[in-house]
Amino acid sequence: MNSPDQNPAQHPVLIADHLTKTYGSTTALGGVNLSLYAGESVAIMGPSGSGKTTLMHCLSGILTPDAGRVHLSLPQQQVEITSLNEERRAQLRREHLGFVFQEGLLLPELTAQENAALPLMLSGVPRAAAESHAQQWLSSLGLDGMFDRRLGELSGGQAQRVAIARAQIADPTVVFADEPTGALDSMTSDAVLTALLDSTVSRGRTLVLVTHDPQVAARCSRLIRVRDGHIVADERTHCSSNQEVTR
Ligand SMILES: Nc1ncnc2c1ncn2[C@@H]1O[C@H](COP(=O)(O)OP(=O)(O)OP(=O)(O)O)[C@@H](O)[C@H]1O
Repeated sequence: MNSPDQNPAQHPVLIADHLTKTYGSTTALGGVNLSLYAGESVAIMGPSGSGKTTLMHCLSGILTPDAGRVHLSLPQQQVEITSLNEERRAQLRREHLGFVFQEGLLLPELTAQENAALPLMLSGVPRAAAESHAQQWLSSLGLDGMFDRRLGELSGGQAQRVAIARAQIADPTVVFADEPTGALDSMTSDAVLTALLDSTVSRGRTLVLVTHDPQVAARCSRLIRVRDGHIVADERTHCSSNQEVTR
């Protein structure tokens, strides 16, 4: 399958070439081709067990596919993620990719600012500089006054904003989110999604999110439907300036 029409001057940020992944007799991914572009928000939807998470994990280097390649275009370098060993993939994820999961996965013993600063500190940035940067992100996400709170002292929506700050702090090229609003009520979900979109696509970055929620998908610029390990639809939504799909 080809990608939807895109400005020909724009190069893809992430290219998946014939990704295949099987578990025993289960084909989780059956040869997926996909190109993602800067400034896109891409919702991946599909029935339970259709391969959404496997696709996202292969795109982000969490999982290695059995066959196929994933190519990431960074500002200063081109990387074939699938050719890297586990250590290099972990480094790549830390430095160039962001992750937001349904439950945030904050470390409960750390404060909001320590959680948000963690990726920079793991990459060797001194603590004071990392925490100062974390404070800027937390402020921009509406968390002034909450820098020293721990997970138990934050609401679900606030905790997800800390998770967004942590995902964004290293200025990743692509942010991956797995049901980022799945545990939130609809108003909080809407606000967190706005924060996620503002902090990614509004800055020319790419957001890829797995969701079961049509309202969440409707706010993304592109909707990819997966079934039985294959992409069965790939379309621009009304949130996109482009409308169509070419396959
Ligand atoms: N570690 C694993 N071992 C065995 N089978 C697996 C494993 N991970 C995924 N699968 C299988 O691969 C298929 C795709 O799984 P995946 O988690 O990607 O689906 P999904 O669309 O994300 O599902 P859900 O919406 O329920 O999270 C499913 O049939 C699943 O049972």
